[in-house]
Amino acid sequence: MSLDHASEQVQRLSRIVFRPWEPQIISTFVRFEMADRLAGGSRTVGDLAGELAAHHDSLGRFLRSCVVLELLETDDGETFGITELGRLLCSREAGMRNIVMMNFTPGIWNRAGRLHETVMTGKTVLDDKGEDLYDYYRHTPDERAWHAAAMADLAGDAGAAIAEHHDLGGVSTVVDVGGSLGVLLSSLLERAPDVTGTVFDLPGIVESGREWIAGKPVADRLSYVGGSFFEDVPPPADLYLLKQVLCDWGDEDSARILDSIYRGAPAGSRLVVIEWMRPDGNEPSEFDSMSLGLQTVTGGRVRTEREFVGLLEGAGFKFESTVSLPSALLPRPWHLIQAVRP
Ligand SMILES: Nc1ncnc2c1ncn2[C@@H]1O[C@H](CSCC[C@H]([NH3+])C(=O)O)[C@@H](O)[C@H]1O
Repeated sequence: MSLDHASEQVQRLSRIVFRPWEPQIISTFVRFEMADRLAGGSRTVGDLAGELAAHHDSLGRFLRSCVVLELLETDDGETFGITELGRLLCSREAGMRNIVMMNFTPGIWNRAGRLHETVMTGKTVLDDKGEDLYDYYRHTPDERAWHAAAMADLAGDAGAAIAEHHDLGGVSTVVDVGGSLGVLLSSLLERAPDVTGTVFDLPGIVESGREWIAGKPVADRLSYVGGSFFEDVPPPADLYLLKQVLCDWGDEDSARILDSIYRGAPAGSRLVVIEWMRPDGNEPSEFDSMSLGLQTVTGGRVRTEREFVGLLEGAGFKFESTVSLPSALLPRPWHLIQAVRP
């Protein structure tokens, strides 16, 4: 190996090794609402430090780091303006801002730092109190709210795609299991005036959902039931939605969730599982790190179609078909894995 080649490799590695700071720069950018603060034009370090009551030199270093990440721009290292990329993180934009805060705040971030344990055990990491992520969110309302907001953005994105492409003909009741605030369901109900819906989720989330729906056009057709899909059976419906829930759980827990839906589901009712899906086989892909990350943080994974079909049929559902729909937010499609309760 030539010296030049060796030092090139060291540089490549060095870029990877120092990358862990980048998510923290980005989440600090969101936490300080930097995109909103700079929306009206460029500002100096001193001005921003005064407004935030922040440490002047450290804030200057932080702002210059944002320039390297192309969130901000500067001519002199003292006055900073927002870039097109940075603007995507302002409070009016759906999507990335909430996903940043969900992923890079302690609940998920601290667990991610223990990924090696999952590689050793194949199990999710529990924190010092023995809690999993959703136990932890019960007493960290700020982080729970960021998580719900991120899921709401993703649900809005999937909801728009589903409403455009999915036929709700013949359906009069829909239950969204693990439906969070109710964003997906309300976007479907808006386009189906004769349909009523119920969100089934943990009691704390359901409480926030009731606040979220108040005053919205479909509020009188959307109800909330609090409970756990490990102990309670979701109410009967013609159609069940299960979006980005199974990706949080291993096969045994996923089977329990599907079994609880199955037990309450009338014969002939439909179940649509909405997830990201990885291809069959062992071709390395972005889904490998996402899957391992999910496994570390929640015990779940990104599955293949064959794995979903195995879970559904194991629980007694009859698999019908998989449809993929484009996402407007992320560079990967949504998959709708459709099944019937015989
Ligand atoms: N034991 C449980 N019973 C019911 N819901 C749960 C349970 N554990 C986690 N959840 C919910 O599962 C959801 C996973 S996040 C997915 C939220 C929503 N389906 C969407 O795609 O936007 C969260 O809303 C959690 O509160």
